[in-house]
Amino acid sequence: MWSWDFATAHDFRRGRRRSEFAERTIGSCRENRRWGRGNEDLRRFLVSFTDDPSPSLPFIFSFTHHFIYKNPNFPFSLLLQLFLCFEAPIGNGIILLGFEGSSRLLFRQLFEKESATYTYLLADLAHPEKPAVLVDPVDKTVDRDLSLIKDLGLKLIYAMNTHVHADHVTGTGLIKGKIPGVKSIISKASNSKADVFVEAGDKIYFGDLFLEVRSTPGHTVGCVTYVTGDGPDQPCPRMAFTGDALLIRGCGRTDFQGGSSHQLYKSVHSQIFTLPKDTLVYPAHDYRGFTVSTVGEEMLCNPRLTKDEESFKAIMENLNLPYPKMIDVAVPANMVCGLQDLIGRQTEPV
Ligand SMILES: N[C@@H](CCC(=O)N[C@@H](CSS)C(=O)NCC(=O)O)C(=O)O
Repeated sequence: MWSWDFATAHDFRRGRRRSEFAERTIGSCRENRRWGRGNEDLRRFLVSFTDDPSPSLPFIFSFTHHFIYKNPNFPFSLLLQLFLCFEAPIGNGIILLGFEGSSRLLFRQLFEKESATYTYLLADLAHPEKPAVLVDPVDKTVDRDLSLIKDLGLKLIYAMNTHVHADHVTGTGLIKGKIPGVKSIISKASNSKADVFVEAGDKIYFGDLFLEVRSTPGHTVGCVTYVTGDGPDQPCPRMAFTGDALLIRGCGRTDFQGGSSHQLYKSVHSQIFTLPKDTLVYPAHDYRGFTVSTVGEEMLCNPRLTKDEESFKAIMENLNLPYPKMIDVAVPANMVCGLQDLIGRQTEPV
């Protein structure tokens, strides 16, 4: 027995949130049908698709629109339910193509509370070796991170930094000492020590997934943002690891390490705000308990970066933040990627 939705194309065009339609419609479907994992992916797809149509599926969107305009009183949800019920095998087959990358990606957001730093673990689960990368590991939480990697049966291949941090020592050096073979990555522009130097446009592969490098200086000269790949087998929506360039409702300070508010403004607007609006924003820090945002959300709500450049510069000049407590220890250590050669020799392999 189906439960019908009273939403019509007319309501739909009058501005009701399209994701609401998808959520409620599929909610009613879920009550009436067995709802497997594939359909959960389908639900996620429809919610994001109806809010921000995916360019990979224009035919579904144009078909729906065409049908609605031809039949303005036909309940939209009925149309969607019909599509789901009678075309499910075909629909799933087509739609889930776009989700292959999401189901193969293992993703964990990890937190180090003293410096309020996020470390990110990403791995390609579909690859036989389950290769993994850590973005912005912290020395104090290396053992936790490596034991998680071991528990999950992953093979860590890269320990990478978004920039030379000033508030904590990177875990990269310790990791290299504990797992020989792991390579450290940082931007060439950072002028610091690492095994691999990256610059704008480079792709860092782990299995068949990759992170694209975007140059986002301004907080420091060598800041980069790592963005999950753009392609049919890559995670959807995309994910941007913004380091300290873009924080949730904030941004990195620009008063040391070659910082420049002019550069930061340009970096965020040209390299991050040009990503699809549903791109998930994962910063290197949060001081208020936020975990994730989206490009669209920050473009609307970021109290600094929604301003014009002159107002932004004025805000940045008047932050009056005390220097990070560990700056004198952290910057020299991070310039050699966390004393990788010295510390590495003193630690036990995991
Ligand atoms: N109190 C902390 C440092 C806080 C701080 O300055 N954070 C930096 C990023 S780490 S260098 C920053 O850019 N903050 C921007 C902001 O608006 O808060 C410490 O002593 O470590």
